[in-house]
Amino acid sequence: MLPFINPELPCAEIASKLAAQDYVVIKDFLAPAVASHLQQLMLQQPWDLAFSQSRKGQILRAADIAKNPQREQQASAQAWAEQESFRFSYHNIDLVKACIEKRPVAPDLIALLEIFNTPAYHALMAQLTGCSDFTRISAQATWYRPGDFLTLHNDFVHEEQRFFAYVLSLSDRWQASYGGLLHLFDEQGNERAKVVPQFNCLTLFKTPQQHLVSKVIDNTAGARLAITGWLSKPNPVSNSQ
Ligand SMILES: O=C(O)CCC(=O)C(=O)O
Ligand SMILES: [Fe+2]
Repeated sequence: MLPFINPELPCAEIASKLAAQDYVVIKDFLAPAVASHLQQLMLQQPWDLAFSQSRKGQILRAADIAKNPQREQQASAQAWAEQESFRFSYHNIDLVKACIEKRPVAPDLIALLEIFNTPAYHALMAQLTGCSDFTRISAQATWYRPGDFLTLHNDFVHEEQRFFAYVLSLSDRWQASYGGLLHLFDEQGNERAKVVPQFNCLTLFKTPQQHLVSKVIDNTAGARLAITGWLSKPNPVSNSQ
């Protein structure tokens, strides 16, 4: 049915863990060959830099980074140095935009977005989350390189209702001391989990929920790669002025 997914996922156990703790970490999510293939593709793509400036999201496109590599370092360092509480800097490929705008991204990465939006994959996610209210699953590829980070936020946006977030890690040989950990917090602000990136692990968590990605240190062996997105439903456009 879904040949790219590990056929032996303990779905009932995953669903009950997620219901009980609002997050779950699923090991060996994809068929191993698929995970390795995606990782290799990701390592070969040109990457944009997504960063914040006065709370606003900005994108430095890969082509502009190639022309002026210093700008990348500057943008990332400035985002970190700002006074704002919500700040971020990470490398990404927005697969939704890449698909709509026909950007030259590896076709198998775009195919992933399509696969995530098949009825069979939606049914698997509904089984794991106990939620069938979502109508689409978004996807972006991310690479947190040295200096990259994402401060505390809860994934709430006005445009859509996000029921669950997912992070499919494709990081190899990652160690906790490198940073790049996903920290999840409960309603009282207590840390409920610290997820160390692990190859082919899918973290699913309920949203809104406070979380952050700690800053990646300078010398890492391996790349903090992931495919991330949300199980969501667009909100009706408001007509109010
Ligand atoms: O990559 C992660 O671990 C989480 C990313 C995240 O929270 C986000 O993109 O909103
Ligand atoms: Fe998030």
